[in-house]
Amino acid sequence: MERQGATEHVSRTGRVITVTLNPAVDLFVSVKHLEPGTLHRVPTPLQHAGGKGLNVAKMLACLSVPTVATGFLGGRRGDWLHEALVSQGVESQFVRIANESRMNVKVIDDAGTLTELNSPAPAFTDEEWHLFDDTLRTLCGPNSWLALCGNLPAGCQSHWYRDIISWAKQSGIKTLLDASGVALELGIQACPDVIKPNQHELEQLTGSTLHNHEEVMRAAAQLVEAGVGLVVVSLGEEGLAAVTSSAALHVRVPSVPVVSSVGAGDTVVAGLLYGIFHQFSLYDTIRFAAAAGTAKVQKPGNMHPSKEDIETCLASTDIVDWGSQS
Ligand SMILES: Nc1ncnc2c1ncn2[C@@H]1O[C@H](COP(=O)(O)OP(=O)(O)OP(=O)(O)O)[C@@H](O)[C@H]1O
Ligand SMILES: O=P(O)(O)OC[C@@]1(O)O[C@H](CO)[C@@H](O)[C@@H]1O
Repeated sequence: MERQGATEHVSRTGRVITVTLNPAVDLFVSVKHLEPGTLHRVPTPLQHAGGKGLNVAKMLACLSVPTVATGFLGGRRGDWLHEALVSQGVESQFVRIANESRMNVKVIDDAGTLTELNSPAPAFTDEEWHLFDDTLRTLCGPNSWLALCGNLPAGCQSHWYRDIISWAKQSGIKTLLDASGVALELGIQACPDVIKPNQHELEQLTGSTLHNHEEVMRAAAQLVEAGVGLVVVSLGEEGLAAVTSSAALHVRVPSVPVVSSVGAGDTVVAGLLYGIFHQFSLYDTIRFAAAAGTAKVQKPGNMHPSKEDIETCLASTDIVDWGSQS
């Protein structure tokens, strides 16, 4: 089969703008075994900058892709998140809000079981929202890629992703949407260039349980028919599936010890944008993205892998070609 680019007509010069409306200080706590109702004395927790778009931005900066991160930050935690991003080479252009950014607690036990305690978004005012909306539109130039990551917080209209994707299309800006539920459903109506649901999110979207890879491919193909350019479904240890109007591919990944899966999907998103930025073929883009996810799960907290870690995993990935699903 002829190899196509991951997406068409992308200039190498564009930068990536990641949107995270609800960033978080992620606190990782290790326990031998989590026993509700008892005292746990734990090793010093790890504290990492988190929130889906922040994780994407950190990985991209490590891969030397010019990246700007925007969204809302507030209070002391907001200051800390800004500093963490800057120190990792991300241009941080967040709108400051009066309320404190959240903290999410992740508990991982010795068996690798993850328990997540994620807080709601701090409230923001209409004025803060308008400032953000203006900032975002100013940051996006022609040929840039807009990565819309995570769910929409309370106070934000559920069709905002749809509206901003429509605006981006008219402005020559490419879009990647990584969300779930209604935000994803409505966002898809504006036909983003790329979406990256996991299997559960795809099942929610289609309203049906997907029992095997064939059903995943078919469900992804329906979204392509509805107007999405590239649908990448992350499948955990089973790698990922990627469907366009002319290709249906499954990337298989090696079996590895999982230290922390937090941010694995975000690392896949960063891997996709890396391939697109360098105008890799679709094959190479999705292989790199899958390898990035697999390299990530071997890192603690939501620490991203290095390019070398990804390249090590890349050597053990392979692709199964399902042929066109259309
Ligand atoms: N157990 C595993 N072994 C090897 N690779 C894995 C494993 N789990 C995840 N991965 C890699 O990470 C990628 C993303 O994982 P997953 O499908 O769990 O993402 P996700 O559900 O979107 O993650 P999250 O929302 O937690 O960030 C997979 O496509 C795969 O490449
Ligand atoms: O509460 P949300 O917005 O759904 O998810 C937030 C979050 O769990 O997602 C990232 C991993 O993808 C973490 O860094 C962060 O804490």
